[in-house]
Amino acid sequence: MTREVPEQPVVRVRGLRMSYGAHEVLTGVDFDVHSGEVVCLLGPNGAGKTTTIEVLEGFRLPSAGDVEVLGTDPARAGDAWRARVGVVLQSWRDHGRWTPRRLLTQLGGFYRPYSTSTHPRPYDVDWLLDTVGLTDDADRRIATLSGGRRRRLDVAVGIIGRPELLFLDEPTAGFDPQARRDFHDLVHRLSDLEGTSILLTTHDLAEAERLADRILILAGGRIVADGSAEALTRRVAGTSEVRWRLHGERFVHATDQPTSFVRQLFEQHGDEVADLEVRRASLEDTYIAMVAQHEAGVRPQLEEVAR
Ligand SMILES: Nc1ncnc2c1ncn2[C@@H]1O[C@H](COP(=O)(O)OP(=O)(O)OP(=O)(O)O)[C@@H](O)[C@H]1O
Repeated sequence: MTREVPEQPVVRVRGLRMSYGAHEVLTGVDFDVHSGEVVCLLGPNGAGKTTTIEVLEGFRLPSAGDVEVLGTDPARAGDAWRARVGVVLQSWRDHGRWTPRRLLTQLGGFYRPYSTSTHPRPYDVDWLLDTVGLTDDADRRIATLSGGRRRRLDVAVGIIGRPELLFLDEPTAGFDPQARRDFHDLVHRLSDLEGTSILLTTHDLAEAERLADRILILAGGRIVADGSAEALTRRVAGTSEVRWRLHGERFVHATDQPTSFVRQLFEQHGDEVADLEVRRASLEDTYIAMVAQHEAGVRPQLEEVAR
């Protein structure tokens, strides 16, 4: 029997610490991102999400700890490594007189030397403009684009080189609902069809729930939860709420086993059960509970909330 060799994670972080002067922001961060995963990093304002991402991008030197991204220490990585990593920064402010088509064509040229037969780079500019929904604005000056359209361009700039690993820091801030939905489709497309590994930060918990294979919650300088949205929700908020109506009267019952409870309910009352509703605790309930637990000084057991 052959034993599967576990694949190297695309991101490996151990004991990451970061201080700005006397202010200790990260006090020992540990996590992995595996190939093809979409991982969401959540945490309150000032928790250190951007700091963590900037360390992984090689833009910031950590105070201590071991960090490997695509098998390399980002602080020592060269252009060949950078060509494999996509970064969506806060907002593209330069080149206001250029058009999206010209900018993407120019930036794409940087990646061409790193193209291989198995991984051609960059993406075709017309395909990318269409994919991020900028075809109609392709030849307008960037300075005249609306904020949301500019953000779409930021995303295009981040992925033009067909990255194996993509970092997105609050990518949908300022998006209208349609742009947000289009962006979610794009993330699924990159992950499912292109195999791109993605690490993103967001304050939108519905977005995290929708996109993430795995969620990390950063609070008090550490990762306090690591698991799928479902696993985190089950562990922290525990119960589901079952509501139904019987002979005109309303009932509510909290249970850890909604499926067997509902089965019993039907065994007992059959079709007389009306308006049945099962509500699981949401990721938002979980997130707020976990951050509150942390702030109250209760450290959750990480191994218990893992997938
Ligand atoms: N260059 C810097 N010099 C000093 N302090 C900094 C610097 N950059 C960030 N900080 C501080 O580090 C802490 C973490 O900041 P960071 O931007 O990483 O948090 P965040 O989790 O991304 O926050 P938000 O959700 O508000 O974007 C904050 O208290 C911030 O003020």
